[in-house]
Amino acid sequence: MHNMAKPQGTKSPHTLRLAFLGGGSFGTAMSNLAARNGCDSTLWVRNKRTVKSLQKNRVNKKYLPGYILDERLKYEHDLKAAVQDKDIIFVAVPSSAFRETLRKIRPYLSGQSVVSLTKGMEKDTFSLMSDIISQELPEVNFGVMSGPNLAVEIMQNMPSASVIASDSEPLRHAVQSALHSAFFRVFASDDIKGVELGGALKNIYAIAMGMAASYNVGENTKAMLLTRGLAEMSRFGVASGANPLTFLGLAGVGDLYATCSSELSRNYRIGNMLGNGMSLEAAIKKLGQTAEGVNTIQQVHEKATKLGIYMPITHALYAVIFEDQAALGVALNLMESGFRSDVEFVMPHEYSNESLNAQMNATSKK
Ligand SMILES: NC(=O)C1=CN([C@@H]2O[C@H](COP(=O)(O)OP(=O)(O)OC[C@H]3O[C@@H](n4cnc5c(N)ncnc54)[C@H](OP(=O)(O)O)[C@@H]3O)[C@@H](O)[C@H]2O)C=CC1
Ligand SMILES: O=C(CO)COP(=O)(O)O
Repeated sequence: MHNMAKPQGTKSPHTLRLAFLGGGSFGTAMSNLAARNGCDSTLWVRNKRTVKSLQKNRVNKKYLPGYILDERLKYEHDLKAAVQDKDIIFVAVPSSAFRETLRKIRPYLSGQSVVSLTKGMEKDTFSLMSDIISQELPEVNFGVMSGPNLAVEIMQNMPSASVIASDSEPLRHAVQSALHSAFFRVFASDDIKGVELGGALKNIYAIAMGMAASYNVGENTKAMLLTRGLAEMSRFGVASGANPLTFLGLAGVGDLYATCSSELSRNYRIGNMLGNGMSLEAAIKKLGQTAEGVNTIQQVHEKATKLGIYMPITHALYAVIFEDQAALGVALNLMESGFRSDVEFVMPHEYSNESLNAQMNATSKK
């Protein structure tokens, strides 16, 4: 393995050699985007029969039925063949499979860069995907990509945008060259933690919003949930070393908005099914696809409790989903909780509580 200053080779963007690991909806959509852009794009799928079916039909029948894939996209079942001699390896497997996938590709690395497309946290360790890359592939040049990117809309050529975050300017540029098109803009960032946390944390609030929708809440309530969710995200981000301003970008409020407003989001759908009375097990089974938010709620609830980070919506969701508390009672408690500042980076909430308490005491003494 080499510590690369820039992605392997000095070829023009259109001959970049890319591997996409994970045959779900996102790996498929992104590898298709790259193939359509003229890159040498290979999708690695663990199931041999799926590879045969993709080669024959050019359709991912399980995860993206009805969408014909670009004829230049290649499919591979052999991991070594998929990743060797590539410039960039994009990893789009669920967070639960991320570490094992990196371990499997490690013997075949000889200078490739790695970009995570995964939006989650590892169970029990609270590792983000960038942490796992640093631990498992310490010498590899890496980045993370995240943004409002519902896979189905990308397949439908709906104009979309995303963010590549990396410390390596050449890698950021290579990813922009590979994926940027008239339908898909790729913006750059060097706040890896912020971009990654944006993609992971918004899944919590997508579940909350799906649940709220099952109670037919109004637009005021949705707006409150979304913006107070954003406040939690940036608070947690700052405690984790991210730049809070990143949450104002595509990977923060952008992705939060997309996933909180669309039934295309699997996390939103899980929340909606739970709100309609289905058990968590039944909802996950019915979905049949990845919903990272279920694990993320547990991870963030635990971490925020341990570190004393104020995350009332996350704790409330945890209580409803994992402690069987009644959703309406929990929501009422949330509404009745104490005075807070709106944007605590503008007015720290300790100050707002203090001054409000002083005002109230003064009023009650009159
Ligand atoms: N879909 C979307 O719109 C977006 C998804 N993402 C993120 O991308 C990641 C992947 O999600 P998505 O593609 O949607 O997931 P899907 O549920 O659509 O598919 C999951 C894929 O991962 C494969 N897989 C599961 N476990 C393993 C493993 N141990 N080794 C190898 N492959 C495995 C599955 O294979 P099999 O079918 O054989 O089980 C399947 O191909 C998630 O973190 C998600 O948050 C990010 C942006 C958008
Ligand atoms: O991250 C996504 C869109 O940006 C996809 O969200 P879901 O995983 O909830 O489908």
